[in-house]
Amino acid sequence: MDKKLIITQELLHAQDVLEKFIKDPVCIANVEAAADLLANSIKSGGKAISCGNGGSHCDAMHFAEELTGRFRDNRNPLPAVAISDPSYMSCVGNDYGFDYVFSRFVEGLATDKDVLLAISTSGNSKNVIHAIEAAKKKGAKVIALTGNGGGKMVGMADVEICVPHFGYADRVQEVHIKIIHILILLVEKLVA
Ligand SMILES: O=C(CO)[C@@H](O)[C@H](O)[C@H](O)[C@H](O)COP(=O)(O)O
Ligand SMILES: [Zn+2]
Repeated sequence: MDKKLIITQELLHAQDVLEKFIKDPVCIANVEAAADLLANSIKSGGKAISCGNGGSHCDAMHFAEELTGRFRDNRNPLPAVAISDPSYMSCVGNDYGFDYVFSRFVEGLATDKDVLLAISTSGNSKNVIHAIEAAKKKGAKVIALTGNGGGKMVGMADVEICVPHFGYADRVQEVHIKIIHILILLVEKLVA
């Protein structure tokens, strides 16, 4: 096994996907629209709710943590919560099914001032799709962060940010985390 070759190929492929995103004006405009949606929600007394599975669950937590906690500089905490409490997730997963672990939380906590950040690299995770449906029912706005063409989530969200890559989830997630950091940076500036 040529480890150096694998390392270089992986980095070059990641760079390629990122470059595709940077060069697509629709992708850039959608990030801008998502930042506006989040900032307007927070300015009107709303909050961000984030969710996703696996690596995207970590991304959802990362997003909420840096809004409520700290990103680059000191500032007031911003209202955000990731759907991730293990006791709650195990209860809803056990009693109602894993397809409803995010939607039930949205039904319970979302208001029409809120924004749901729904993260799915495939766009096909049923629990994320149900969360979007629940958010729309509550009158909340939805930002979908996807890849692989957006999957079944196409057309469901107010703003869709779709990483132009068809393939493994990790490559999509590598761009997602960059978008998440940029959203936090823009929201900080917009609500200041
Ligand atoms: O992080 C990774 C792969 O990079 C995995 O844990 C991945 O997130 C999981 O397979 C998820 O269940 C995939 O769900 P989704 O992104 O398609 O909604
Ligand atoms: Zn971070």
